[in-house]
Amino acid sequence: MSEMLKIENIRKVFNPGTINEKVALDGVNLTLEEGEFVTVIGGNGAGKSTTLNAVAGVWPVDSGKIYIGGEDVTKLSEHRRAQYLGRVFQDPMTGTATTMSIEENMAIAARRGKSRGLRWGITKAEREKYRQMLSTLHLGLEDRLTSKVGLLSGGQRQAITLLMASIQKPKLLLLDEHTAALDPKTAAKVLEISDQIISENHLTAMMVTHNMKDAIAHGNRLIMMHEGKVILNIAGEDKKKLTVGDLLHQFEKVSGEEFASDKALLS
Ligand SMILES: Nc1ncnc2c1ncn2[C@@H]1O[C@H](COP(=O)(O)OP(=O)(O)OP(=O)(O)O)[C@@H](O)[C@H]1O
Repeated sequence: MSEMLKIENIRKVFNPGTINEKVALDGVNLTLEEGEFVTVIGGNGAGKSTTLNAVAGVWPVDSGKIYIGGEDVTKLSEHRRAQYLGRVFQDPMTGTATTMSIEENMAIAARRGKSRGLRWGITKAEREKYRQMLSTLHLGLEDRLTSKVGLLSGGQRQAITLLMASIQKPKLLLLDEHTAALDPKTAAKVLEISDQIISENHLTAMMVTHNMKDAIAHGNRLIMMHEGKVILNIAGEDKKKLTVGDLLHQFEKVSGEEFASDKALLS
């Protein structure tokens, strides 16, 4: 096994020196071996999305280092890092091009960063590949290759976005509350699809969620963040034994507060 992601003591302060100064990341450390899947939980403003943004290179960190697949990417632009990453966001509208068909969306993802653009058209072999990939979702989308993505439901769009994000086998898949906007049944289905895509492609993945049950049920590692720090990092057998009660207890112990998100408790 080799290290696929190493986050070394990163710090990020927003609006430094102003009244709005915010220490968003206060020395975050995390190492993921190839094939690991970490779920990331924590209260509002804990630094979860900021950690994912730091890895994706949305802006430079103030200090610390980030390695992807052993390469120091700390100074690489977001654009350069994109070749290593797949990302799925909360809003089903962001991941796909609404006015294009399912197969066109998939072709764009498959050709990202390559010289062969869409103007070449989609070959029969490619169409068959997409059909096969879509059939593994069990959503009936394999028969709707030429349907416009804008006609699909949020869950269907997130499922397609997941396929698109993983089609080039990224070194790292970043999921930022990608099921939070879906109804519970659809969210569960999209999570199941996420598990399937991650394990079939042996991807290394990070998933931010507000749902403690989901954080426990998915992945092999779990971290809890609080005030810009990783305050809990649990893997393997220890993670399997975790309960929501344990997590609430841990959170209250380190923070001296009650866990702020009702969603985590109610869902
Ligand atoms: N671009 C930005 N400019 C200024 N402040 C920011 C920016 N991005 C994040 N922050 C602040 O950094 C802190 C951490 O935010 P972050 O989005 O990482 O929290 P989170 O753990 O994902 O929380 P939530 O569960 O509420 O999404 C928050 O106080 C947030 O307001």
